[in-house]
Amino acid sequence: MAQAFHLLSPSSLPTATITKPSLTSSPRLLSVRPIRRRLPSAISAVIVSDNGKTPPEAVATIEVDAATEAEMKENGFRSTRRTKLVCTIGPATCGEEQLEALAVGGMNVARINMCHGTREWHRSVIRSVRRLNEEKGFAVAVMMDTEGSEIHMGDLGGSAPSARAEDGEVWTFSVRAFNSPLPERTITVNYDGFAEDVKVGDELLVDGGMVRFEVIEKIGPDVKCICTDPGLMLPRANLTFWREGSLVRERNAMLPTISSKDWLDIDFGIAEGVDFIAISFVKSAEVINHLKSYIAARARDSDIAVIAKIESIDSLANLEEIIRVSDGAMVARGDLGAQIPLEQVPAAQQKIVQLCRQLNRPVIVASQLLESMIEYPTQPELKSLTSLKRLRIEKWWREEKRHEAVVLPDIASSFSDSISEEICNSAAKMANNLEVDALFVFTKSGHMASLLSRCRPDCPIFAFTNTTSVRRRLNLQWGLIPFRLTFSDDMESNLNRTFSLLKARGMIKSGDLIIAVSDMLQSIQVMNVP
Ligand SMILES: Nc1ncnc2c1ncn2[C@@H]1O[C@H](COP(=O)(O)OP(=O)(O)O)[C@@H](O)[C@H]1O
Ligand SMILES: C=C(OP(=O)(O)O)C(=O)O
Ligand SMILES: [K+]
Ligand SMILES: [Mg+2]
Repeated sequence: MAQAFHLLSPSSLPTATITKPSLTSSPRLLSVRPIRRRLPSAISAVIVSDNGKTPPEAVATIEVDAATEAEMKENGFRSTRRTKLVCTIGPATCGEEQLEALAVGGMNVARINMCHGTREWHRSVIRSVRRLNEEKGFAVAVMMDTEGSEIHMGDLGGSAPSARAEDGEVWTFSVRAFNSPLPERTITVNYDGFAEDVKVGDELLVDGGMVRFEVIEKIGPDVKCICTDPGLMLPRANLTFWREGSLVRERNAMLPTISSKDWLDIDFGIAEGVDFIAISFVKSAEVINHLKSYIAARARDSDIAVIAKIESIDSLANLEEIIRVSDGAMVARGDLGAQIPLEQVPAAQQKIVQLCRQLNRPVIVASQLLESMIEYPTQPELKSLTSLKRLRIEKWWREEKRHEAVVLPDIASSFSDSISEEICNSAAKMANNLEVDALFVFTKSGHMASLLSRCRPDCPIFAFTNTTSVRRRLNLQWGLIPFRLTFSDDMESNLNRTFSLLKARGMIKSGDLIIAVSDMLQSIQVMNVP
């Protein structure tokens, strides 16, 4: 049974997408932004420690993700994918070979979902991804996604990957702890208050309505339900209950966003040096602020980005303030579609994506991307990745010159930030008008790179940064091709060195027209590669 990946896409304009694992043993897909292609012979990467200190031999080199490099050479960089791809790793994709196949196929970020599996299993996935990066020259970032404390089913017992409920069958939803395998037609529920909160007559929705039940009887910790709409139930599927057509929000609405188990997982993520932590069922900006100060106090040397998952009614109510304090957002359509009517999800997605773009935050569209792949017979993950990689919408979007249609508000909070913002807006506009081959940005923090990405220019953005951690974080942003390179404050020499390194790698050629900006000089330069 496949798990999913998650992928993000740029056009109507997420930054990335996620694929989800399917029912067989592979992962799901979420999608993020652009795409990568075939791996050339493995490029020996210079290893830079995570604290950003560069070993002396790295000074003369430039590092770029091996799959991105291959794609640029194959397609030319104008056609390189802009939307990044986030893949959720599961049992079918955690092996070294499968992870490598995903990296070659374009995975920009590997996501682990703490809803499933053990910490040991997740640790081994993180380490395999890091090893792959070091040994094979990829730059795949790692995202840890918390479980959160909403109501969900337990595992299905034994090795059963899924269970099918048929019309008219009676199933027991229980808060008791059973030994595996479970009694027939029994589902465990993670939230102790469940049996007290539901009422006879309530409608119980699995995974936002993939399967529906009606509550017919309560016997202590057991809730008997009759199936009214048959379908497949996945382990740990989300459960909501509805009364007279409205979502019931009982005491479960008071559960903390970050549970005590989530805090342990967060400690684990910090210790393993993940690049992103995605927080499930965010309700307010406060919880994001709290987590960010927690991370700052415990992970001084690293800079873990916090992604707010928008998947509840509360998060929609506080959307703008949540996005303002987060480093990015995810439209988690699986759970969101269980909390608001399905037909409202596209409009919510559009609003979240636009707000993120305006506020300059990367945004991921997750779940229900290629749902049929869940039951696809062989290698659903790679087939999903291949389909998502094509992202025809990007080509259409460029042909239609959609980039010209969007008005971006000023977001800078200081005069110096305003200068950076104006430079990036102008450089992106010039790049479109002059039809340049690429934008170059030299950026230590990644901020100028993100401001260019926000403009969604017509050409790719080569983002040069001097630390591996910033480079990995830029992986989530639309249109950015992150390079790690040691550079100085002298733009003239940075450019000359970059040109010769990229020419030697066959990634640019004499005569290519580029626009370069940097946060050191606050200038815009237009030039042909010598
Ligand atoms: N670490 C894991 N171990 C086992 N199964 C997993 C794991 N991660 C994901 N899966 C499987 O992939 C499916 C999709 O993953 P995901 O979209 O992240 O989660 P969910 O369906 O819980 O929202 C899950 O329902 C589960 O069956
Ligand atoms: C991405 C989602 O979250 P999770 O997979 O953790 O349920 C979702 O609900 O769509
Ligand atoms: K999760
Ligand atoms: Mg969810």
